[in-house]
Amino acid sequence: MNEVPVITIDGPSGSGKGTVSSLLAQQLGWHLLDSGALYRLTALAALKAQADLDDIAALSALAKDLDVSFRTCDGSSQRQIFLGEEDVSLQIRTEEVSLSASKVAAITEVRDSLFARQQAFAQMPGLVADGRDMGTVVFPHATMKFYITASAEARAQRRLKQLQAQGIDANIQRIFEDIVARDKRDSERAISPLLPATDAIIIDTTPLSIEEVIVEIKMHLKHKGLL
Ligand SMILES: Nc1ncnc2c1ncn2[C@@H]1O[C@H](COP(=O)(O)OP(=O)(O)O)[C@@H](O)[C@H]1O
Ligand SMILES: Nc1ccn([C@H]2C[C@H](O)[C@@H](COP(=O)(O)OP(=O)(O)O)O2)c(=O)n1
Repeated sequence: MNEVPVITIDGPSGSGKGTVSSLLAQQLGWHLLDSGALYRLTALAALKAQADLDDIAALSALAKDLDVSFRTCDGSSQRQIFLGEEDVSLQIRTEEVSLSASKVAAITEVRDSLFARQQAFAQMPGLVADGRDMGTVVFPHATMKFYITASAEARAQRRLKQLQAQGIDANIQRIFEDIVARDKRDSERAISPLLPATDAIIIDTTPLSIEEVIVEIKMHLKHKGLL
C-alpha cells in the first residue's frame, strides 16, 4: 500500500499556519487536520460539562469521547466545526476557550487521548496537518515539514486586525501580552513543546503576505516532487 503523503505546518499562535494550511489543503485537494481545534473542543466540552480543568481523568475521557465533525458546506470553502449536532465554530475561538485550550493541551493524558484520532486524518490523496507538534510527535515521518513563525509584534497586529474585522473591540497591548504568555506556556511545557522538528523548513512570515508564504511553500513542494 502506498504511504499517504503528509505535510505538517507547525508554529506559534498568529503565525498564519491555520490560514496557510487551509489554503494549501484546498489547492492540493487534500484533507486538513486542524489539531488546535481538537484541543479547543476538549476545552469547550470541559467548560460545558463544568469539569474541573485539574481533573485529568475527566479531561482525558472528554478528549477521547469527543463527538466532533468538520463539515464543509457545498460550494463554500468555509469549514464548520460541530460538537455533536451543535455548530461550535465561533464558540471555540473565544478567549475563555483559548486560555483553557492551552491549559488542557499541557496535560499528557489529554494529548494521548487525541493522538490516534489525529493520525487517522492521514487519508489518501494526502493530509495537511496544522498545529504545534505535527512534525515532531504526531507525524514524525511526514513527507514534508514546515515551521512557520513571525515576530510577536506582527502576530499581535494580525490578531488585532482579525478581531476588528469581526467587530470585536480589542487592545493591542493585551493581545501582545497574551501571545507572549501563550508562547511561553506552549514552548516550556514538558510534553510536546512548541519546537521546530529538526528536519522542518523554517519560514519567518513577518515580512510576507499570505500569498507569498504559499508561494514559498509550493516552491519547496515542487522541489520535492509533490507538485
Ligand atoms: N503572512 C501574513 N501576513 C498578514 N496576515 C496574515 C499572514 N498570515 C496570516 N495572517 C492573518 O493573521 C491572522 C491569524 O492567522 P491564523 O492563520 O489564524 O494563525 P494561526 O493559525 O497560526 O494562529 C488571520 O487574520 C490571517 O488572515
Ligand atoms: N498540535 C497542537 C495544536 C494546538 N495546541 C494547543 C496550542 C494552543 O494553546 C491551543 C489552540 O491551538 P490553535 O492552533 O487553535 O491556536 P492558535 O490559532 O495558534 O492561537 O492548543 C497544541 O498543544 N498542540
